[in-house]
Amino acid sequence: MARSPDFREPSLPHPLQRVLGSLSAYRWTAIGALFSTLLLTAAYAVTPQLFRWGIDAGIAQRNLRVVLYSAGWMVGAAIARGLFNFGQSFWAEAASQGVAYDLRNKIFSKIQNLSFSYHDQSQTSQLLTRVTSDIEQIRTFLSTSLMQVISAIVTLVSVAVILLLMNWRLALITLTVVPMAGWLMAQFLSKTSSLFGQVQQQLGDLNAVLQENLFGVRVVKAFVRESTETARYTTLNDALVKTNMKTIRAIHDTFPFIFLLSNLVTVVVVGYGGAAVIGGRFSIGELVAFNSYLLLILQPILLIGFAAPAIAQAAASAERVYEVVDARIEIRDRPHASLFDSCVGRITFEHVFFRYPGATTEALKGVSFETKPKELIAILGMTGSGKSTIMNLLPRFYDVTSGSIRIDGRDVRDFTLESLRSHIGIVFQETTLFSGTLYKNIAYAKPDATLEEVIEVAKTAQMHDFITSLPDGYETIVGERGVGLSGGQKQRIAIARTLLTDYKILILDDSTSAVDAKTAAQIQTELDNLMRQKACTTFVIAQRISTVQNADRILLMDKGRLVAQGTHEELMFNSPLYGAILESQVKQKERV
Ligand SMILES: Nc1ncnc2c1ncn2[C@@H]1O[C@H](COP(=O)(O)OP(=O)(O)OP(=O)(O)O)[C@@H](O)[C@H]1O
Repeated sequence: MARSPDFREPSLPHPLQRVLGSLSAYRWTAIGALFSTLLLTAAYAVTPQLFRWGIDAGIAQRNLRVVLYSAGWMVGAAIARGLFNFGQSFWAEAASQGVAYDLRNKIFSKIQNLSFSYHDQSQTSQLLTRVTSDIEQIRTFLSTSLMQVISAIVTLVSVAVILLLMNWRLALITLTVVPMAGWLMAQFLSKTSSLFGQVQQQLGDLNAVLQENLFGVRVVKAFVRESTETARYTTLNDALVKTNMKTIRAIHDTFPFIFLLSNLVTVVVVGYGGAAVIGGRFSIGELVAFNSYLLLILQPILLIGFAAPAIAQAAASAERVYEVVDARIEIRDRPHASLFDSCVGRITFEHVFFRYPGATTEALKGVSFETKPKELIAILGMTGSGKSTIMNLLPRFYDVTSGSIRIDGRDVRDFTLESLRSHIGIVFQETTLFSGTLYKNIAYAKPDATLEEVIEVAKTAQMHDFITSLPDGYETIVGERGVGLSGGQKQRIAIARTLLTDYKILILDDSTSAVDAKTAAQIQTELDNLMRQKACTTFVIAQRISTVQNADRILLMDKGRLVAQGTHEELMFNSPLYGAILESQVKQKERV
């Protein structure tokens, strides 16, 4: 994912620290989990002492009562362990689910608010991986690894103290295993930590190919590229498995040594401790308890070992999640921004220059024009000449690089984004529909619209007859991205959707390009009246001469510059480029 539009304040704490901080919203649940962990550790630590008591004061003294008591207490300790184990995992899971829920919402609303420039430079699949897999890694860290580490540290410290109190010499020998195992773990982590970030990145890349193929399945089949695409996916899948195998290899390079250490220490305890028992300096019960503690002390080291990769993975994931959460929203309300609630129709572009983020050349070069109230402006030009770019700047999808855009004398950057965008009705060049009914798709920006209102705009968009011919009418479900509708039908739904909004300025970006000429002309006639009544200014980016001829004024774009403007007749007379474009279209029409 490109990183240029986003940045993280250097003063921000480490991402994992921030994840821990977000637990504060679930502090009582987290405290419940912590408390259960401490009690669980205590229940584990007390068991060897019960053994010692049962052997020394019970078996060795042939006192059956003590043996039975110690056995009874051991059962009690086992039940307590079960209960505290349940409490620990239940509460830890609940807190982690809460944090994941908050993070998912946070990242989703951030994605909604990020500027177009961020989305231009980021890969959708990487964003998807961050919202799903990365947040899941963080959740697993909180519910499992964090608890493992806390319980391991508490166990390690408490058992070390108990061992030192029982027999400090033997304890010191036993505890040498801790720094040695710790060193092995540190080696393991330094080898693998970068691999975990790599795994998540590769997962994102793999998702990218999957997503492209799902979206472009028709293109893939039409060009018979199935095997190439499969090979592309397999190559990335291989790379992911290779990186995963590297981490697994590192685990196998480390853990056998830790087990070897533990076995060596057991030998020492049995040898040295056995001699101490024979010498009368140590009881058998103490030796058995000591050996049990030895297992208890190795367990936390292994737990930390198992948790460490997950923690490294969660740290990498947290970094990736907070990268999006902290990404700068480039286009936002200025302080004291005012509401855009009325429009006379004087839109001014003054010496506007614009360069897309990351682009090497300017898409607009010193564009200046001013509209009059109620004007219908057509924007014409060769492909890539900057027509859509002009219209991207008015609702502030991007801000001008220099120059200014004003509506009735006020800079668009002085309006709140919400009021500005909700009063600019746009029909985009590419139509996006959502899975759901046709009614819901048309009423997307006005969910409380009545059926009559929806029907009215559908009629204007020449879609009503088609919709009523369907068995379920307006309740017909359209598939993902409008599957089941033709390109022209989708465009007409998009027009209807925009007409239902509370627009004051209307922008139609090549919005009837996929509609047949006859229907487009019908839409045009319907729209003409509407545009002049309801909108204070209308912009139509169009290729068809009919649309251009209807316009009050035509802006002619060429390579980012506004090269001519005027009515159809004026431009025919004045502009060789306009003449050339018209001529090519007439020829094209004749050929058709
Ligand atoms: N998101 C973007 N990032 C970088 N460059 C872009 C981006 N969008 C457009 N451009 C570039 O800006 C220039 C103007 O593009 P624009 O989409 O405004 O052209 P257009 O006149 O609307 O073209 P068309 O008729 O093909 O839709 C083109 O050179 C294009 O490559």
